[in-house]
Amino acid sequence: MQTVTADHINMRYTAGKTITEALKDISFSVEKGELFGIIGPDGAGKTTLFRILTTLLLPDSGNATVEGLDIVKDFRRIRNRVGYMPGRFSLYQDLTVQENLEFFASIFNTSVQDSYSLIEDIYRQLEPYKKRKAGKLSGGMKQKLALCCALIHKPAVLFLDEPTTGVDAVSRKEFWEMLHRLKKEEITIVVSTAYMDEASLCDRVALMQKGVLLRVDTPQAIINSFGKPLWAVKADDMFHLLQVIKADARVESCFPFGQYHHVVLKGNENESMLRQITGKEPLTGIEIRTIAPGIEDCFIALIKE
Ligand SMILES: Nc1ncnc2c1ncn2[C@@H]1O[C@H](COP(=O)(O)OP(=O)(O)OP(=O)(O)O)[C@@H](O)[C@H]1O
Repeated sequence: MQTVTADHINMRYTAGKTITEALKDISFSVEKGELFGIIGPDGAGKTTLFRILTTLLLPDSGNATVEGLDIVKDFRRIRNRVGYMPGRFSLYQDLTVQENLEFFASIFNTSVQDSYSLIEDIYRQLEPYKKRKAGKLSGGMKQKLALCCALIHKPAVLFLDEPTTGVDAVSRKEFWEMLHRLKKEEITIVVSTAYMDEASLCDRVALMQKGVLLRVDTPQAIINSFGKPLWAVKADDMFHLLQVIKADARVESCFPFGQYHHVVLKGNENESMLRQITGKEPLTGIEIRTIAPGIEDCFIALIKE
């Protein structure tokens, strides 16, 4: 069963003479119980899409449904069935952990006790700080509290807009573990992120860039469709290496990735060609090896397409 559907959604913002097409003809669907990732860099349109799906913003054109309900006609019913954790910190900084939870519970005419079984795992980590003001919590703890607040009315669908942005690596890992536990409770989760490495933690992902949906599929299917050899290349002078590779007409793409540059060549060019290209200049410490592509490599390839 499809829990979220977006059908040819368009949205543009006008600010003075500047028009930004935030969403261009976006269509996709999310199955019940799926952990669905919307992956894209800043400005991709993720927040705009979330605001439309949670009925906070009307699209210029197109339709969308959540739990079979129309985002325009049935907006009130949708609001009771979804939990939304916006990108920017949404809690009341001057209220304590406990007060924030009680406040959000009261909005939905429920109580913390009513949803305790759902939030128990997360709440136990927050409990030692329950009298602390939300504004004085660490980034990871703030995210956990915001997640608890978004879950307080036992929503069927959870929309999480960049929940792990700015959160340390350990808290990020813990956050994803929490999402996998919630998935077992049959909550459909739509989560956005700019971290490409988080794609593999989702059942399916939608890759987005500048308002365009590039691809929707499982992370593995996206990786499997890469279809070209990929090389990791290194030299003592990485900036010079980047310039040399990028300047060559036989190179399809080259971008810095950690301690290496990832390189794709045009047509059927092979490694000896890459050695020729990097040997054109007096570069030292050259290392070239074939590697398996990741989601980021696929993302770059899709943008090039
Ligand atoms: N109220 C607004 N007025 C004008 N332009 C806007 C407005 N809100 C968003 N935009 C523009 O629309 C585009 C999509 O923004 P959106 O916030 O949806 O993207 P995002 O993927 O969530 O990125 P970010 O993480 O930077 O918020 C961006 O170019 C942004 O500058």
